[in-house]
Order: sequence, then C-alpha cells, then structure tokens
Amino acid sequence: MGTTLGKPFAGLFQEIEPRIVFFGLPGTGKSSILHKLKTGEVLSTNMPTVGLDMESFKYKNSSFCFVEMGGQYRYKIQGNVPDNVAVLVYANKHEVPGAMTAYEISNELDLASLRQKTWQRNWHVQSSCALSGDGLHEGLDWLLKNAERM
Ligand SMILES: Nc1nc2c(ncn2[C@@H]2O[C@H](COP(=O)(O)OP(=O)(O)OP(=O)(O)O)[C@@H](O)[C@H]2O)c(=O)[nH]1
Ligand SMILES: [Mg+2]
Repeated sequence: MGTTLGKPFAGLFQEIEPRIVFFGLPGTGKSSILHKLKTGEVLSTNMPTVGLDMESFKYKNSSFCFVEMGGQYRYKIQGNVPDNVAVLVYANKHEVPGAMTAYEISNELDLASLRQKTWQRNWHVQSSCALSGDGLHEGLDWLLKNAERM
C-alpha cells in the first residue's frame, strides 16, 4: 500500500498541515497501521473502511493527517500521482510466513526504473507489522526526512 505526502511539501494539497493519501488493496492493514500509530494499540475491529477515513496524530513534533481510501473495489480511485511527492510503501504483514521482502516488492513494482524516469518522485518501501508496530515509525521518519527536501 502506498502513501503520498503533499506540501507544505507542495504536491497534492496546498495546506499548512501535511496531508497524506493512504491507499492500497483491501485488508492490507491501512486502518490497523493508522490506529497503531495513533494510539499504540492493536485495532480490535475487523471492518473494511467505508469510503474514506481520516486520522490525525503527532509524531516528533510534526502533525500527520492521513486520509485512508477504503481498499474495496468500489472505492477505487483513478488518476495519476503527481511527480513531486514523496511516496512511502508500507510492505505490511511482513511477519506472515512467505511475505515478500521490501527488496522483492520494490523489484516487483519496478521502483528503480520509476526513480530514473521521474527523478522528483522519491519512493521508499518499508516492511511493517501493524500488530507489533514494527517499521511503522521508521516509515514516518522517512516521510519527514524526504518531505523536507521537496
Ligand atoms: N498478521 C497481520 N495481520 C494484520 C496486520 N495488519 C493488519 N492485519 C489484519 O488484517 C485485517 C485487515 O486490516 P485493516 O486494517 O482493516 O485493513 P485495511 O487495509 O484498512 O482494509 P480496507 O479498509 O478494507 O481497505 C485485520 O484482520 C487486521 O488485524 C499485520 O501487520 N499482520
Ligand atoms: Mg481500512
């Protein structure tokens, strides 16, 4: 699943607070990731997100506002991601036996060639587990560092 970070980091939104669009296949753990980041707790419900949902929280003195797009097919969004955004891919459920590594996923998505074609769009794949919290803050750290450069 991917997140794109907009400006002040110029890009998807022209707002004071950075907004992050969070999308991915259904059931990949988007709501679980946001809940864990916001509360430190494991999300106890197992309900697909209807339409979209928004979660805001602070991390390292920065405010994050995530807009989760429900992953079910009927909520599928069309359109292109602008070039000048930071794109973080959470490779979630990494503790599940047989899960692809971050390296395998970046190969599968052919991120290296994408970086050459649109040099402004910076990508990163972060392995994560929304149950233990592994990798979640590392993803935010990457966003903070890379958004500042845009
Ligand atoms: N094993 C494992 N299960 C996870 C992980 N993250 C989420 N889950 C489980 O995956 C299921 C779906 O999680 P959600 O967070 O609702 O997934 P979602 O991407 O928000 O789904 P939609 O809103 O339908 O797009 C739940 O049963 C979660 O407990 C993880 O890192 N590891
Ligand atoms: Mg959800």
